[in-house]
Amino acid sequence: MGYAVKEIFYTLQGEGVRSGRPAVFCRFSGCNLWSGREADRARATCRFCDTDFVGTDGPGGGRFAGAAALAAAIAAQWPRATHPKARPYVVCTGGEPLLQLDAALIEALHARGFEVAVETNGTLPAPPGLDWICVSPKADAALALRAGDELKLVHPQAEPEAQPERFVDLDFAHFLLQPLDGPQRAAATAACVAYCLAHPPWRVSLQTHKLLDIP
Ligand SMILES: C[S@@+](CC[C@H](N)C(=O)[O-])C[C@H]1O[C@@H](n2cnc3c(N)ncnc32)[C@H](O)[C@@H]1O
Ligand SMILES: Nc1nc2[nH]cc(C(=O)O)c2c(=O)[nH]1
Ligand code: SF4
Ligand SMILES: [Mg+2]
Repeated sequence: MGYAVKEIFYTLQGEGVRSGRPAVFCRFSGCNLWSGREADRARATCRFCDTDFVGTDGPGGGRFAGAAALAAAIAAQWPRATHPKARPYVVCTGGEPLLQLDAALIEALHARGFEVAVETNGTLPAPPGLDWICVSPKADAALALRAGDELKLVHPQAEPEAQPERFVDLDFAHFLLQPLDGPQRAAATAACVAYCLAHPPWRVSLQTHKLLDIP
């Protein structure tokens, strides 16, 4: 099957418990919770997205005919000479990566030595073989993925279905609140700090790539 990819870039994971780790990011085109057009934002399920995932015109983006071709493009971004302790790492994101990411691509990436992570809104089932699953629930969207490695909730969200209490009993190893970026970011950050201090399974996830001014 083919893949539509907005961009592929090498940077540091900015978010979550693995923040700071070098990773190739593969940003798939398209999302099931927003069209990506500003005109549709106000009536989308997910209305605060900070990302352009429309089309295939970003750096390293394009249409890839199959898993081998996309895995080769991802591997080409990993630095050549690294230490054996530095396992190649790819973060599949989007848009919503689980609209496209499949077992064939995960196998092709594993064959090239990659550890494979996903950043997903959790509304779609995941293919087998993923090494790290980060679920970031949105508004009242129903969750298909109720287990994984980290649950990273953008906070605060207006909907009662998107409060931290709804998720803390799910089967994740880590629970994080990430301040909602936008005009109210300072207030959102204060709300995340206060909530985590009062509810210790939760910890704060900052979008450190924005602080570092890297992609
Ligand atoms: C652009 S999304 C792509 C992956 C997937 N569709 C998802 O929502 O998890 C990547 C990450 O950015 C987070 N995010 C998006 N917009 C944000 C914002 N305005 N403030 C903070 N985090 C945001 C998402 O919650 C998600 O964890
Ligand atoms: N550096 C960096 N880290 C990230 N972690 C999750 C991201 C995403 O957009 O999925 C992201 C991103 O866009 N950049
Ligand atoms: S689900 Fe993810 S990619 Fe889709 S609009 Fe929301 S934050 Fe953006
Ligand atoms: Mg991002």
